[in-house]
Amino acid sequence: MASSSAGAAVREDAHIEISGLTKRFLTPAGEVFTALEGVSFTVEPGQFCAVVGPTGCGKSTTLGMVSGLDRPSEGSVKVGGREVDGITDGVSFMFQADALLPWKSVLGNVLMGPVFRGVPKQQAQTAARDWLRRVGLSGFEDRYPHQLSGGMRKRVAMAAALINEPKILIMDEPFGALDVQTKAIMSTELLGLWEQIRPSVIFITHDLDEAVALADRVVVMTSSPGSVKAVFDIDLPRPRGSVQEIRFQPRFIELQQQIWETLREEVERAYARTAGGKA
Ligand SMILES: Nc1ncnc2c1ncn2[C@@H]1O[C@H](COP(=O)(O)OP(=O)(O)OP(=O)(O)O)[C@@H](O)[C@H]1O
Repeated sequence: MASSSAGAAVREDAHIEISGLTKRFLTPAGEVFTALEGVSFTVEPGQFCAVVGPTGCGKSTTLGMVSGLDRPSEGSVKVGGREVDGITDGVSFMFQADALLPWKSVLGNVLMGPVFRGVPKQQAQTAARDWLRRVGLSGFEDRYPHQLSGGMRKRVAMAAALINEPKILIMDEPFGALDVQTKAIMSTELLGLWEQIRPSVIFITHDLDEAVALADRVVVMTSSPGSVKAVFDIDLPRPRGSVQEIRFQPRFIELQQQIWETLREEVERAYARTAGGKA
């Protein structure tokens, strides 16, 4: 363990090293399609890393290999210095679609993780109630997912992910389906909770403002086949406070513009390709 500048201690085994990651798929027509080509970047223990890039550049494919759900064609992912060759231990996920079980109550959804890990039911229930309190959902324990708003469902998903105290948190556009205000509120809440647990985070988003506001490091990917175009360290101080307000800081605007200059070309190239123009 090492102490961090903001909140909880970070775990050295949460270091993520992605080197020369290449992924090829076989298309239905039997052709080889290269989705990723030599992707390399690192996420330091307890660091919040955002990945941005045009649609189809291989962001989700990269996450699949960090989690161990998929295998690289070439290259490697190492977590805590060990090569990932199965499902990575200590990883929690949040996706754009709610991964909540509709037939389980809010409490039931949140305590599932600890119960699967063998935590006695009583203890798991206490922890789940505590996490629901932390995400502002005390009093909603007996509701079912369909009885909640989109923002409330995200809070449940966040409690369900963080109750496991993961060393790595993988987030694939977790707030992509929310309205702008709810998204800003959820992002601020996520930062507060992340500071309490300090997992290493890989956060995929199409929203560059969101990436800069949340992250310590922003990785910009090229259009397909995806590779790393540039890596930006975000030197905005922590704790960041309100995600909505940070957007008015001169340094935020400067970083946002700098990264957009790099990203724009790739977005335009990907658009030209899908629109049938020349890349
Ligand atoms: N199992 C698969 N078989 C064939 N091609 C695949 C497979 N999975 C992904 N791809 C292709 O790999 C490319 C990268 O997909 P991926 O979903 O990783 O992109 P992305 O950057 O996450 O996209 P988006 O931003 O639109 O979510 C796409 O062209 C996709 O069609």
